[in-house]
Amino acid sequence: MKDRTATLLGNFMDQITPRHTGEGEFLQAVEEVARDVLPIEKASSAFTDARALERLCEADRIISFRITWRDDSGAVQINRGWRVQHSNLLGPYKGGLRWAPGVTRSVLKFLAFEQAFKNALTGLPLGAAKGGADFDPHGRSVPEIERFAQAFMAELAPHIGPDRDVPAGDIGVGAREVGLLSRAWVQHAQRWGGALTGKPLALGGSDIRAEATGYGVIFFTAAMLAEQGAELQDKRVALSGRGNVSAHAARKARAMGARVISLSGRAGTWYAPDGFSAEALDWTLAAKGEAAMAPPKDLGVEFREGAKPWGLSPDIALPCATQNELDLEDAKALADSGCRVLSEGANMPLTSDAEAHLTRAGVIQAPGKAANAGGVAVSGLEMQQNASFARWTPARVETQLREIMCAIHARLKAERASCCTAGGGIDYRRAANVAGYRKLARAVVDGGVM
Ligand SMILES: NC(=O)C1=CN([C@@H]2O[C@H](COP(=O)(O)OP(=O)(O)OC[C@H]3O[C@@H](n4cnc5c(N)ncnc54)[C@H](OP(=O)(O)O)[C@@H]3O)[C@@H](O)[C@H]2O)C=CC1
Ligand SMILES: O=C(O)CCC(=O)C(=O)O
Repeated sequence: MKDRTATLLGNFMDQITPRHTGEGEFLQAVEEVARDVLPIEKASSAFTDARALERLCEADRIISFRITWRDDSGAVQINRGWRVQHSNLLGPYKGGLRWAPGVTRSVLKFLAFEQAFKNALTGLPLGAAKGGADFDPHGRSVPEIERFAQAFMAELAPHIGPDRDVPAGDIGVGAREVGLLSRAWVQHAQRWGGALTGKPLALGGSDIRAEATGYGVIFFTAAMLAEQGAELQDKRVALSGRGNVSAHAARKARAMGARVISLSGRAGTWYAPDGFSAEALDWTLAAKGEAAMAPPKDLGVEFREGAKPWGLSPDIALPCATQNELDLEDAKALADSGCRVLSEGANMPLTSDAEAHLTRAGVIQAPGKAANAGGVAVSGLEMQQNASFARWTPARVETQLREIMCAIHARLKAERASCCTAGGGIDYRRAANVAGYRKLARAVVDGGVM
């Protein structure tokens, strides 16, 4: 059976790879899904006949554009931007925008592909997209960010809209940037509309959207622990990243009684051996530049330059920074130190060999498709609020977020019969791929050939 799956996968990847030459991140994401879902496709004549997986591997369209703007010195700057409109089978194209120097077509293609499965798992009517630019906002002034946002939206605006394609934020694009982009779209379209989510509250955003991805990661992790008869209380939790997802995951983990022992950034890791206090967390999240590397002694935090957090013997690991941040060496360190639960706040944070090692070592892993779906889920709730000109209370949105994360856990648990680990637990990674695929493939078949 294993040999047959390996042959199916080999043949499938031989067919797919030449169409995406040099797009390593995209092929990595496709291979991880294909490995789990090809046997399901082959067992269904409807899915096989429709060539469902192959169709799900090809974006509906990719829009690419040049962004030209002036920096504060008056010099002309040129960047490249993209919007990968992956699939609108389940609803309008939906997914974030990333501004970072490493953004390429391949990165955005992998993120849009993952988004299709994630959005399917939320149970909301959301299609999938991702976009961004190779623009580094670090060190840029507010007027520069504003000019860049307006130039970016001048190109993107004709392709988006509330029932067409609804972008949001991602790395380098927070509520402030979404606010600028949103106003630029309104000016272009000459109507209000809610064409982006993650907006500042004053511009029609939803309460709890900023917190949603991080909170959702913790709600999902708590559901995984409950499945094992355990809870978050007193667990040592290592997080990577120091941005939106990490900040709110750290705060919610603390509120639920866990000890958060690390945050990180490109410069290194902030380690709190006894757990961050509320004050230490606020300081670490707010500190900037050189000052951030020298925490005040009484905070109980040390800064480790150039280090990653995975060797700190956590009970639970939450990679919340970026793709492929956790490699084989990190995986060995985590497994050897006794960590048995990992939940992905970032999209595809594990290299393929790190994932294989952790699976062999019996570490239960929640993939980003499931664990970090809280952000896009609350974006879906923001779309509902905008469409009905309503504003829901924070308590209502948080309750719905919690229910959606528990429903995703239940959907994966329902796949347990065919998606279980060597130890008999739920194989969350496989279950997310299989459950997402079933929903998308059904839609491919029902929509006919077009
Ligand atoms: N925002 C959202 O709603 C959602 C985000 N995600 C995913 O979560 C992850 C984090 O996003 P978000 O918190 O919004 O982004 P932010 O820009 O707010 O924060 C990103 C964090 O990751 C770190 N980071 C970025 N690139 C690298 C790198 N190459 N190596 C090491 N660290 C890096 C940054 O370090 P530094 O502090 O040094 O800049 C920063 O701390 C991404 O994978 C994103 O796709 C998933 C679902 C929804
Ligand atoms: O809220 C959204 O639309 C997108 C969130 C996102 O980019 C993600 O889930 O990776």
